[in-house]
Amino acid sequence: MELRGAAVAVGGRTLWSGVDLTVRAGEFVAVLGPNGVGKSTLVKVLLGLLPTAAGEVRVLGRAPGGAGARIGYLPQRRSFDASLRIRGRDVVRLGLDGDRWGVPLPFGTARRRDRVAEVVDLVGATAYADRPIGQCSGGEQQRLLIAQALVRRPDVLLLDEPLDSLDLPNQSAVAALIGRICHEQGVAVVMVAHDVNPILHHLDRVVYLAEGGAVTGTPTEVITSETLTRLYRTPVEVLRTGDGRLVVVGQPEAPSTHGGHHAAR
Ligand SMILES: Nc1ncnc2c1ncn2[C@@H]1O[C@H](COP(=O)(O)OP(=O)(O)OP(=O)(O)O)[C@@H](O)[C@H]1O
Repeated sequence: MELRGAAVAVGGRTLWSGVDLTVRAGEFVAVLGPNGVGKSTLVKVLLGLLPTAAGEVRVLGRAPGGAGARIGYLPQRRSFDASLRIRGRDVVRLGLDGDRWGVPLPFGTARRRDRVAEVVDLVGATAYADRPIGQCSGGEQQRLLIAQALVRRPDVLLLDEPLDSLDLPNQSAVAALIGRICHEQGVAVVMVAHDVNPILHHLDRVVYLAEGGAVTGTPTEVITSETLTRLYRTPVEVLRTGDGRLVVVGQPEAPSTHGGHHAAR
């Protein structure tokens, strides 16, 4: 994926501009920034769902939207009703059936079943994949949804806050899973996150978005008091706790949003 001088506007308002970012095969990049700054919007641009207002964007060598099944996408948290009877395994199979992207793969029934079993195993969900998804825990549901996004062996994986609403052990387990898929299988991963800590040790680079600007680099280059103060034009302090977690203090909220997160906890 490649963005060069990219800018995006929604409802006549420029959310961010001047974004330069390259994500190669096997690289894991996080999109960070305050609520409402346009992190999900960046994923929508990569999917080809929103046009850029300036600059150039290429995904797998084409204009966004042209790469179909080679892109796996996990939208922002969906929850399943506890009474939903569809099995986890069938939710994964939906990723093969062409309801999401492009046309169905010419897979026979046995090959489809094998591929679903393989990817369910990859995410460690075999033990509960035959349970109704509504009866799976949040972490189990999230693993099954990641399996759904992976079932067509995508080259690019776009994940919108996949750790949201998971408890801490599940956050680190799912983060490690995504890191492994990225680095071992050579998938290019872009993940929107409002907390960098669970993924910090798996990341190659981060892009920090701000109103009108962005900074890209390794976490140690970007998540510093100096860089974030310059980006947000207001004093921002980055503290490192004894166990290596980063706390960002003073990061402003994006305009037109209220409440939410002041810190990358
Ligand atoms: N189609 C649209 N028309 C007008 N405004 C929009 C549209 N889509 C998104 N926005 C606005 O653009 C801003 C960025 O939205 P986006 O969802 O990308 O933010 P985000 O950084 O992912 O936020 P969060 O961390 O809260 O998920 C928000 O203020 C949102 O209300």
